[in-house]
Amino acid sequence: MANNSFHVLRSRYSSSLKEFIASPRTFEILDRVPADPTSVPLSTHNARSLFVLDSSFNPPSAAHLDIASSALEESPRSSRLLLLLATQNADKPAKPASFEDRLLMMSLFAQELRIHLQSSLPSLPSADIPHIDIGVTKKPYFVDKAAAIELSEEYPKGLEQIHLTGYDTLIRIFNPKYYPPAHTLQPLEPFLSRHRLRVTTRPDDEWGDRKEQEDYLRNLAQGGREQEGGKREWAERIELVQGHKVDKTPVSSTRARTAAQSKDDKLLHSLVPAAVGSYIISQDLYHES
Ligand SMILES: Nc1ncnc2c1ncn2[C@@H]1O[C@H](COP(=O)(O)OP(=O)(O)OP(=O)(O)O)[C@@H](O)[C@H]1O
Ligand SMILES: NC(=O)c1ccc[n+]([C@@H]2O[C@H](COP(=O)(O)O)[C@@H](O)[C@H]2O)c1
Repeated sequence: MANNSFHVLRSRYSSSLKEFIASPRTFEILDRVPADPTSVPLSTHNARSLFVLDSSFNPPSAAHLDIASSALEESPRSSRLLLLLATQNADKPAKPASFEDRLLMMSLFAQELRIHLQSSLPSLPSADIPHIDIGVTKKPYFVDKAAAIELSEEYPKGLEQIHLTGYDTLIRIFNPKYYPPAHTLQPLEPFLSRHRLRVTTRPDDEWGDRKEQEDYLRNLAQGGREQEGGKREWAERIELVQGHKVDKTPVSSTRARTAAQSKDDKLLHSLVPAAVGSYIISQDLYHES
C-alpha cells in the first residue's frame, strides 16, 4: 500500500474512531477485510463460530498471527474472525502508537492473515477464506466485551464467540480482583456458559512450562476454584493450545516495540508480520516508546 493510501485510510479511521469514542456505543465494527460491500453478510453465511482476538495490537505480532491462523485453520468454512482493538485496557495506560496507526496495522495484519490462510489451506477456494472484521471496544473485561458484541446485533443472535487469548490473559480473567464488589468469579458465568476461550500457552519462563499451564486448567476442572465461585464445568469451555517461539525467543508486542526503537529491523521483522514491519519502519513508529 502506498503512503497516499495509508493517509486516506488513516483519516477514515480517525473520524470513525472519534465518532465511536463520543458515542455511547461500547462496540463497533470499523472495517471489514475484504471490504467488498457485495460480499455475503454473516447472517446468510454458514458461520458457526466467531473467533475474537482482542488485543492492544501495539503492534500486531507474529504470535497474534499464529494464534488467529491456527484457530481459523481448524474450521475455515464455518468461522469468522473479529480483530478487536481495546481502547481501554484493564491494567495498562495507553502508549504509542496512536489508535489510528494500530487500526491501520490491524488492516495490514488481516490482509496478511488471509494470504497466509490461502497458502496454508491450498485446497480452500479463495471465496471461502474467512472474512475478518476490525472492531473497537471500550470495555476492558472479557465478560463485558462478549456482552457488547452480542448486544450490537452485528452478528446472528446466539452465535458462539471463541475468544483467542494467551495463557497470561487466562490467568488475569480468573483473577477475582477484577470483579468488585464481591471479588468472586461468579461474574464469569454468562460469559463461560455461552462462549469459549481458546488459550495459547506462552512458551516463556515468566509463565511456567507447559505442564504448569495445563495444571492450572486441571485445577479448575477438579473444583479447585469453587470457593471463589469458579465452576468446574467451565474448564470444558477452555481449550489450551501450544504456542511457538521465533528462533527460541518469545514473541511479544513489547519486544517488537523495543526492536523498532533500537532500529533493529531484522529482529523487528522476525517478531511481526512483514507488512506490519514495513509500516512501522516507513512511519517511524515507536521512536519514543
Ligand atoms: N507469544 C504469545 N503467546 C501466547 N499468547 C500471546 C502471545 N503474545 C500475545 N498473546 C496473547 O494475545 C492477546 C493480545 O496480546 P497483547 O496485545 O497483550 O500482546 P502482548 O505481546 O502480550 O503485548 P505487550 O507486550 O504490549 O504487553 C493476549 O490474550 C495475549 O495473552
Ligand atoms: N478480567 C479480565 O477480563 C481482564 C483482565 C486483564 C486484562 N484484560 C484484557 O485483556 C486484553 C489484553 O490485555 P494486555 O494488553 O494487558 O495483555 C486487554 O483488552 C485487557 O483489557 C481483561
